[in-house]
Amino acid sequence: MTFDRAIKIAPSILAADFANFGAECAAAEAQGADWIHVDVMDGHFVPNITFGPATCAAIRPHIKGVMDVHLMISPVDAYIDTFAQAGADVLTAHIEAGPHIHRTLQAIRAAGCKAGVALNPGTPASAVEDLMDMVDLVCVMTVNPGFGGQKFIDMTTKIKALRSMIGDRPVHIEIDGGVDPKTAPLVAQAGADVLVAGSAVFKGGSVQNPAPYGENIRAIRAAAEGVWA
Ligand SMILES: O=C(CO)[C@H](O)[C@H](O)COP(=O)(O)O
Repeated sequence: MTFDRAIKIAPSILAADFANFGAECAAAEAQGADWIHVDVMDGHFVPNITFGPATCAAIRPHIKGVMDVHLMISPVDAYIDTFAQAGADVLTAHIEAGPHIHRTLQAIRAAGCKAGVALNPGTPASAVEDLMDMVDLVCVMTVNPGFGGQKFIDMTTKIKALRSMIGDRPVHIEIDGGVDPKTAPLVAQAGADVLVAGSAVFKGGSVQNPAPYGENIRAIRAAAEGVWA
C-alpha cells in the first residue's frame, strides 16, 4: 500500500446487501471505489453486531485493492492476528476500546497491517497526540458508531487539529459517518483524505444495477475535490 493524500472513497459494506458481500465489493471497486471499508461490530463496544474475521476472509478474494477493516470491538488485541490473516490491509482499533492502545497499535503493525486509531465524537484530538509515530491512519467518527445512515456530526475542528498534529508524517485522516456530497467538502477542506460512505454510495443501486454506485462515488469525490478548485 503506497501513501498519498489524494481523496479516496471507501464504501462501507454496512450499507451493502449482506447476502452478497463478494459481488458488492467487486461492484463498488468496478464503479470507482478506492478502498473497501469493512465494519466489524461486536454488540459490546457498539450496540450492533455485524460479522467477524471469517466474513473478512471470504470477501478478501473479491477485493483487488485495499481492505480497510474498522474494529468496533472490545477487547481488540486477541483478534488482531486473525483479522490480519483474513487479509486486512488496514486494521483500525478504537482508542476507547481498551486501556492499552499503544500495545494494540504495535501488535497491528507487527501483524503486517497498516495501523489505524479511531476516535468517537466525544474523544478529543489530544487523546492521540502521543501516537502520531505509531499510526498510519486516524479515523474521525462523525457519528456515534454502531449504525449506518445516521446524521453527520461536525468534527471539522478536530480534523484540523489532527492535520496539524500529523504534520509531514504519512498518516491518513479518515472520516466515517454521514459522508455524502454535502458533508464531503467540509471534511476535505479541514484536511481529511479518506472518506468512508455507506448509505450515500450504495443507495439506488444493486449488484445487478451497479451504475448508481459509480454516480454516487463520483458525486462524493467531485464535491470533496471541489474544495481545491
Ligand atoms: O462505522 C460506521 C458506523 O459505525 C459506518 O461505517 C458509517 O456509519 C458509514 O455509514 P453511513 O455512510 O451510512 O453513515
